[in-house]
Amino acid sequence: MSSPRGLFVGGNWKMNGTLDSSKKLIDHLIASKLDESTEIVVAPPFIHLLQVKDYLQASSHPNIKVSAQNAYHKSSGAFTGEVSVDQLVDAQVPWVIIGHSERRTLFGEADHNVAEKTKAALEAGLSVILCIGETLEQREKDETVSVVTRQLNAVEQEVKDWSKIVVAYEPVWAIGTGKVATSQQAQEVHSEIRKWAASKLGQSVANKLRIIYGGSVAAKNCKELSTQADIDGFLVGGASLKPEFVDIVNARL
Ligand SMILES: O=C(CO)COP(=O)(O)O
Repeated sequence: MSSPRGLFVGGNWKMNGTLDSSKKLIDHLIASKLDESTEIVVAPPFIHLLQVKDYLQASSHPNIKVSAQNAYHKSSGAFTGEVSVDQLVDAQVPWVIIGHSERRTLFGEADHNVAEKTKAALEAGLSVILCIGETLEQREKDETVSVVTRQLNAVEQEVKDWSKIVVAYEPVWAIGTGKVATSQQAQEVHSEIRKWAASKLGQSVANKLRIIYGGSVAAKNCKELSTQADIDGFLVGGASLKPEFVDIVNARL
């Protein structure tokens, strides 16, 4: 039984591409037949974000929105190299990814940073793709549920309204490794996340909360993952840079 919520598919382009290749990716996407019930969000690097947004707007493709891959929680000031949540709103970028494991591991973002960024993004009016997930070591020590619960609790302390949050469960060991979680492994954790949401935020919020999976999602594994009751879509890295992204958008067709 697949999830009753509509499919949400995000493409996290990470630090890849050129102005030209970004345009080509969008060209391919808008020329393809896409499941109209899938909500699609693409997250180009900051340097390409506005070009991609303008290009999508010119194509008047209503189902594809843009996202930033990160943002800073202060509105303005002496924060060299950062882009604020308010600047994203000003530039009409509707989504932001927060707490990606690469930000957590490579750039030292702790749970409290992720929480304050999520709070600021929502207060500014953005929608948030909130990333959580355990490392291989944590999974082997059977700590998966306690790690994701800790990550969610940190945000819940700051944020009470979760209606504009999509939770992306991305096990770190599955990111960029080709080692996808089995649909059963992913479903187990997604179901725990929904139980967490029911207990902290209430059953009706939990029923509506979109919980998407990320980590080596590809055309060949997305269909089975998308049949699971608590998997509402995907956050795609590598495959979002390839034509197969279209197959992932169409996973439920
Ligand atoms: O990190 C990811 C998406 O945010 C997943 O990356 P891959 O799909 O390349 O494993």
